[in-house]
Amino acid sequence: MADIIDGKTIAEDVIARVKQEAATLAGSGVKPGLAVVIVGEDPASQVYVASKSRRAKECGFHSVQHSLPADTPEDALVALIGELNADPAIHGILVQLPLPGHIDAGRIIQTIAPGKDVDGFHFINVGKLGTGETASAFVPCTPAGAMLMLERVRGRDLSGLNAVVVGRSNIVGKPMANLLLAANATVTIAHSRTKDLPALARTADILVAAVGRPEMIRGDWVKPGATVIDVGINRVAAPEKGEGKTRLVGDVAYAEASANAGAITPVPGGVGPMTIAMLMANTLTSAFRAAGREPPAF
Ligand SMILES: Nc1nc(=O)c2c([nH]1)NC[C@@H]1CN(c3ccc(C(=O)N[C@@H](CCC(=O)O)C(=O)O)cc3)C=[N+]21
Repeated sequence: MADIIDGKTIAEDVIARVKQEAATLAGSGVKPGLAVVIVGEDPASQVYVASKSRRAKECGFHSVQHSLPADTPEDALVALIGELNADPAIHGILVQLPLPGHIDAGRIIQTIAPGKDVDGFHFINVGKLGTGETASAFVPCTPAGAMLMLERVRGRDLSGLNAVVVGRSNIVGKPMANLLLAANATVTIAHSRTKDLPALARTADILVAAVGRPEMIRGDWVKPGATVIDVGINRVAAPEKGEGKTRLVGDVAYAEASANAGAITPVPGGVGPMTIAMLMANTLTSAFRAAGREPPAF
């Protein structure tokens, strides 16, 4: 049976470090500030945003949340971001995605000052990650968290290991592939058009699932001893728990996969909590830079 890579515990370690480092920054007269912006009333988004704000307060940050109605005009959101960009008390800005359909999410992301883009989605940060300029970039929180989990099992140098990333999104698949490459892994990005995905997956020493399809990756796709990182968080019906009940599952069929894997991340309690922890780490990093101090490494 596979070892379980416990995201909750690792996330608590990261949060404890952030809290401690934030306290040392107070000596420089800087308190990390995080602004979270949510447009509309999607219940899942509200839960995530609430836990981001709660964690920020727990870290001793200045935490502000802007909840805007679903019909907010795009220009009003652009104006709010402009104010946050100019506010010296704010070091990190996160605009919760997805945005309502009438708003151009691409334009919104490019409006955030790259130095406050703690999601790492701005072209400047994407380009820095792609060219290895990570000392001054923000790395997207989910892949950054996944790399810390991987490090617990495989260390920081992935030389000689085959990594297969299933999913090519800008927020997970592509940055994850870049981070794996920077750690010397041999990286393949697979997606819905990939031929014989199960066979390709079986070549992976490190298998990252980021497709958003519940339990798509089966046990027999997993090479014996592989490390499996499940980024998917899918809410599915759970009639066994009662009518109308739901549960969370990943993109990996967990029970099957853990029979083959050497180590695996669970859902819930895996990459999800790490994502929030890395958001705190990125905000701390931004505040250190604003104070002209070298940020701690995570
Ligand atoms: N600009 C932006 N940045 C994001 O980072 C971002 C976003 N938009 N939009 C939505 C996704 C999703 N996301 C999650 C974070 C934590 C959990 C998490 O902590 N999940 C818990 C379970 C939570 C539950 O019970 O629903 C777990 O996996 O254990 C999940 C999902 C961040 N996202």
